[in-house]
Amino acid sequence: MSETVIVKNVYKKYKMHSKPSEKLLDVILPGGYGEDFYALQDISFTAKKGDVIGLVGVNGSGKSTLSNIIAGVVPPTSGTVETIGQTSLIAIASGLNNQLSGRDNIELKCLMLGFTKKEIKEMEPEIIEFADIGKFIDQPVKKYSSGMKSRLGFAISVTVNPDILVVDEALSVGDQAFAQKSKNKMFEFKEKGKTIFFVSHSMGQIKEFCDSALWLEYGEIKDYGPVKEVIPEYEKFLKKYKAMTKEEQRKFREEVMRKQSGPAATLGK
Ligand SMILES: Nc1ncnc2c1ncn2[C@@H]1O[C@H](COP(=O)(O)OP(=O)(O)OP(=O)(O)O)[C@@H](O)[C@H]1O
Repeated sequence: MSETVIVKNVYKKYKMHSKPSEKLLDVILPGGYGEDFYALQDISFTAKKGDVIGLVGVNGSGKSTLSNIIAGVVPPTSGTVETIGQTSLIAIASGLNNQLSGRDNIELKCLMLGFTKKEIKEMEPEIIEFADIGKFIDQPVKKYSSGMKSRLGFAISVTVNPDILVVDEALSVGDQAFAQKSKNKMFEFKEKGKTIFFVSHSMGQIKEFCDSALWLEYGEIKDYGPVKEVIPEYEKFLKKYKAMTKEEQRKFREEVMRKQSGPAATLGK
């Protein structure tokens, strides 16, 4: 089947700052300021039409960074991401403009996705019905609860009917009825053969919904393959990881990253 997402040698570098003044120096100095930190290192993989891929990894392993890069919200520092088709990111912080009303946000987000005003007017009722936030649709988003924001974000992202969906923990928010409605929509997309990336800390959700899993370990791909093969290994690791003290977890992270720092440092990125 045809490839829809091709990720090649992707690195994402952030600068570490311990004080606001360092952030300022980073902006004004020509070479920037702060120690380099790699949230992603040399990530390469492909996904095909119909693939439903669970992104797993402990906190800070780079799942959100990779989701945002696949969705085109954040650029990689180096490397390339090719997506074939319309990509839509569903995330808790779904990039809504707080000053604008829900209705204006629908228009803005859809315009940014390349829809015409006429197309947006046609999609609007469906989005509003799915979001189910009543009269709040004409209120500024800053007055919304976090649940309402995610409902609106989710409704926009699914109604535009994307080919590639990146879902970052969105299904765990909101009330029971909305969670079920979102879940049904995701299964409908799966049936339609879309490419879906699904970030979750719930192995139950990953096993229920995904066919393959991509396991990130502090910025690198530890494993990528069928859920049945990757998740049991990840669960074994998680059991050990969760039994560690905070200090042991910190040391474990440092040890993994120390082994990784060689290639990134020599690449000079
Ligand atoms: N804008 C940023 N500036 C600096 N560091 C960042 C930035 N965004 C993410 N990071 C760092 O990159 C690493 C990966 O973060 P990311 O949020 O992608 O991980 P994650 O696997 O999604 O974690 P979680 O499960 O906790 O959401 C973390 O160490 C994080 O602190």
